Amino acid sequence: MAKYIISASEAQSMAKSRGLTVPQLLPSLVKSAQALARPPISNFHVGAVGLSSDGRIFFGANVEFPGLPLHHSIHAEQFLITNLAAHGGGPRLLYMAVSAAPCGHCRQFLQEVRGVSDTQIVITDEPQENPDYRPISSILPNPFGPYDLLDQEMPLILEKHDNQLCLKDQPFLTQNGNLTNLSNGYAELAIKNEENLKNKALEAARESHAPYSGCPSGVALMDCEGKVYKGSYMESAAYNPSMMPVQAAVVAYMAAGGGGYERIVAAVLVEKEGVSVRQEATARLMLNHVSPKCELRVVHCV
Ligand SMILES: O=c1ccn([C@H]2C[C@H](O)[C@@H](CO)O2)c(=O)[nH]1
Ligand SMILES: [Zn+2]
Repeated sequence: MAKYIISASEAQSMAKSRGLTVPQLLPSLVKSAQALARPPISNFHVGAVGLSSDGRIFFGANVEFPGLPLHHSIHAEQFLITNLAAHGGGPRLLYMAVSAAPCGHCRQFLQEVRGVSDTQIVITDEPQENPDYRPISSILPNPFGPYDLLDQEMPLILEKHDNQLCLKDQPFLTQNGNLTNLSNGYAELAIKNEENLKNKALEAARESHAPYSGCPSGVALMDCEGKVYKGSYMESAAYNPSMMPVQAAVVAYMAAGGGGYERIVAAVLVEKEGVSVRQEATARLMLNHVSPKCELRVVHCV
C-alpha cells in the first residue's frame, strides 16, 4: 500500500541509516509523494512532505477531477495539511519539502496553521544545486491570515476543535424499516453502516475549522466493502482557498489506500440547515461526477 504517513521512530531510523537528520531526509521523499498524485488534466505531479511536531512525516499530492471545474482540485500542500489534521498530526508543522513552488492559494491556505510563518520550507525543483530551508514568511511576506479576522485564542487547523453539534432527529436511509430510494446495489451495506456513516460525518463536522462562517460541516464516504472515511470542512481566512468536506474525505480515502473513486458507494454530509455557507449542492455535483454510483444523504445538525 502507498505510504502517506511515516511514524516518528521509522523517520528517525530512515534518517539515521542515511546519515541525515529527519529534516534533511524530507527532500529525498518528495519523489515518492509525487508518485501519489492523480493529475489526469495537467499531468503535473506535485508532492509535499511535512514533518510535524510529533515527529511523524506526512505526505501530500495533487488530485484533479476531469469534467469538473478546476477549483475542485486538491493541491499537494492542502492534501498534506488535511492528512496532518485528520491524523492529529501534532500542533505544529515544523518543516516541509515540496516539489514545486507553492501557489498563492497554498501559501494562503497554510496561514490557517498556527506559527506557519516559522515553518521551514524547501522547494526541491529550484535551480540552485542544494536547495535549502527557509521560513514560509520569506515566501509570503505581509500575510493576510486568521489574526486579521479572529481572536488569537480561536483554534486553528491542527488544533483541537469541538463544534458541539448534534444531529437533528430525522429519517435517514431507512424510514419505518423501509428503504428510501437507495438503488445502487449497495443498499444493504449502506443500511448496515448507517449509524457509522452518520456518526463519522458528525465527528468530521465537530472537528471542522469554520470560524469565519460559523458553518462547520463534515462528510463520511463508504466504499463498496463498507469501510468509512471522513473529512472535515476547513476554511481559509481568504475564503476561496478553503478545503471542502468532500475533498477532505477523498484525501482520507486515498491516504487509507482507497482505490478508484467508483468504489465509493455511499456518502453522508452533516451540516446546519438554512445557514449562509452550505455544502450540499457542491458536494452533490462533485460526487455525482466522481463517484456516479454514490448515494449522498444530507443530515442536518444543530
Ligand atoms: O501549489 C501548488 C500549485 C499547483 N498544484 C497542482 C494543482 C494542479 O493539480 C496542478 C497544476 O496547477 O498542480 C499544487 O498541487 N500545488
Ligand atoms: Zn497550490
